[in-house]
Amino acid sequence: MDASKPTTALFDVYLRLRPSSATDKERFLDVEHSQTDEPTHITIHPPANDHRKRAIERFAFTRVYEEHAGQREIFESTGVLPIVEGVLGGHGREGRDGLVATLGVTGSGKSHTILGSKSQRGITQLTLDVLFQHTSPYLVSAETSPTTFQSLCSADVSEAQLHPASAFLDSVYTPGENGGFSRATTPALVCESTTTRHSTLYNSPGSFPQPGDSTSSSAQQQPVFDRLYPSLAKYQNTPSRQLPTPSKPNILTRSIAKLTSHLAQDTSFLAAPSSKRYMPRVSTLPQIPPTDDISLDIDTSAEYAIVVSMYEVYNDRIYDLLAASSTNGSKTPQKRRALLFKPTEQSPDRKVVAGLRKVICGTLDEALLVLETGLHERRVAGTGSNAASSRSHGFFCLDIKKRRRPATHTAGVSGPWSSSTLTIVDLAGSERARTAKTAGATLAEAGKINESLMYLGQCMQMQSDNARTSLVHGGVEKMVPFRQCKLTELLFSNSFGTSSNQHKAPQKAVMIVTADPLGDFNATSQILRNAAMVSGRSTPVQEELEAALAQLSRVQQELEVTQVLLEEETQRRQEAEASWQRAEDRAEEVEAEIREEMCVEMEGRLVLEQRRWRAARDAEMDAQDEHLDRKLELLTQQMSIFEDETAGQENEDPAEIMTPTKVDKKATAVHEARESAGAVALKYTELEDENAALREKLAGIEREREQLRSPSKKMRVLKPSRRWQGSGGVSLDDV
Ligand SMILES: Nc1ncnc2c1ncn2[C@@H]1O[C@H](COP(=O)(O)OP(=O)(O)OP(=O)(O)O)[C@@H](O)[C@H]1O
Repeated sequence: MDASKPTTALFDVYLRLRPSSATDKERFLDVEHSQTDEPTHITIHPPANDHRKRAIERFAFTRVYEEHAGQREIFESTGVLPIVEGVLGGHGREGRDGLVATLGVTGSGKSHTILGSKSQRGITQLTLDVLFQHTSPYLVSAETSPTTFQSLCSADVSEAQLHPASAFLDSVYTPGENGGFSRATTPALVCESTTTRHSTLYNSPGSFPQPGDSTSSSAQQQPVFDRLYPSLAKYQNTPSRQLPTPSKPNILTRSIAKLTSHLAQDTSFLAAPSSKRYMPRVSTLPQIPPTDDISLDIDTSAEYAIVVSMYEVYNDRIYDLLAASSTNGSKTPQKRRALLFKPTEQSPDRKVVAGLRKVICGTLDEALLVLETGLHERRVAGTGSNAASSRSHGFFCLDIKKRRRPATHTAGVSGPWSSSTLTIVDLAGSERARTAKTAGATLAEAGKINESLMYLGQCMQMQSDNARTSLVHGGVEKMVPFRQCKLTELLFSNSFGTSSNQHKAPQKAVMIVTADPLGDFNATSQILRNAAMVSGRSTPVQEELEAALAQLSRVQQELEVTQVLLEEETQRRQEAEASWQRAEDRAEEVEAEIREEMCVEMEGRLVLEQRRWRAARDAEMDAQDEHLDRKLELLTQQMSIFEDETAGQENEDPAEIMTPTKVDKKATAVHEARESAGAVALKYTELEDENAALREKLAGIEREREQLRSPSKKMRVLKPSRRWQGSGGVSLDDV
């Protein structure tokens, strides 16, 4: 298999159902239970009054957690721990990037899962706890070792500004005359600078104020962090070291704010941070569930540094949540500077959020304080769906820097730093304006949130399709359109291994989809549809769908073949029609030629017949004439004989002459001659009449022939001629 191509889904997708507060609504989601295994399938039923008549849908997930599932169960069994181990890297191996994210409709429990609540820790805090528990013996100290700090700075490829946690917290919470980088004053604090030992660290542009600056140089002041937490080991959970209770309710964190019901409706202070900032007390942060019994496999031959950074994607722009620029001492909040997600000089084949402020944390408490500080900056607002709804996609990043430890503390050289990042993402929830009852800027934010989640859904679908295509058919993968918005760019840009960064290909990510089974059916079903597909798991419904799709594709192929055959047939038919047309034309031509030839032949025969007829007529007339001539000659001879005899008698004996026998004979001969001459004359007259009739007929035939001169006319005339023949006229044959 080609390693440069992802062949399976990028995510393992888990579904977590939240206990619903709504009692008046109908439950639309059912979990399918199995006797042996954990539940993995759910079905959703459209509401009874669904006018769209949608079908019941069935979805599969890596695992489904029902309402009673606790934070620890989610943390332990969703695959977060293997991801953390992967980020740390095994013995002698570099770590690989990991991603844990939540996805769901607004108010479905994403932030609860990732960031916890007032009483319970979320995945982020639990991860930090486990991480520090296991790595603390192997952590380097950036506080005490400028060389280590410098090496960490130069190993970072993201053009980031690195700061030790104490310096960062001091700068954020130490009161400043003109504000500087301090966003809030911490009451009654006296400090002495301990940061002088890192003076060189503060000279870089955009770095925190140097000790001695007006913001932190008061002789009466002690850095807040040092005052509150005199030693890293002691500042944790010391009730006697609690800060004075601030005049405002201590609602400094977003997660705490969300569970503070009496302030739930008034969340405006979260969106526009107050100029006063109080450092949150670690002891007030939730401690449960514990993680002491969780073990992690780590490389004990290495030394580590844990670097925390946080940013949010708000209105499709990236903002640093640890950049202390909200107020800068003035009352009006400063405009925040958006950061770029791009390849850098030191990271040409991999995009990073450039210019982030990163904090090197040596302990869990430092990390928790940094987390709380960042969450304070994150945009939240009260909506109709959630009293403290995230208005941005929050990214909490843990860079695990790792290098080979020197053989002894005193001798040996440390190896170069390698770095891998665990990114924990709390996505903003999709929301419908009608349900969320948002307006103005909050509505516009919702538009951007929904848009980015729509693009995320598209990318997830495409990626899932690709995974299935390459797995099932080995087909060509489609390009996942992850450049459509910042969110998808951040989530997917580095997910696809290239030949140059193959060894650093990210681990399979964990996506926890949260849903309220009594919530908004439309929004939830859409999220489930996107997420279930990305899991790459196949449900029977999906199998049926795939079978149907395969069938469809077969039918389509057959259709294509049929279309090709049809086209060929059509072409053949057209050719045949053209050839038929040509044949018809040719037949017409041949017919015309034959008609012409026939006509010529007919004319010839007609002429011949005419000649024969004339010859016959002439012969008959000659014969008649001859016959008549002979008769006339005979008559003339008889007449002359008669006259000769009469003249002889006049000269002979009258008695002799006047014998009766002789007289009778002569009279009979004369009578016969006269009768014969009358018959010949009658016959002559009849022949004359017949001759005249024949001449008339001949004249008629000649007229007709004249009319038959043109072939086309001839044929038109020929057909009627048959009628003419039938009606008793003269036919050609007659002629
Ligand atoms: N599994 C759960 N158990 C107890 N409470 C929960 C659970 N899930 C959510 N809640 C509560 O429901 C409320 C809303 O949850 P949350 O803020 O986590 O929603 P969300 O999905 O992050 O919403 P948004 O997208 O608007 O930020 C909170 O008060 C939270 O504590």
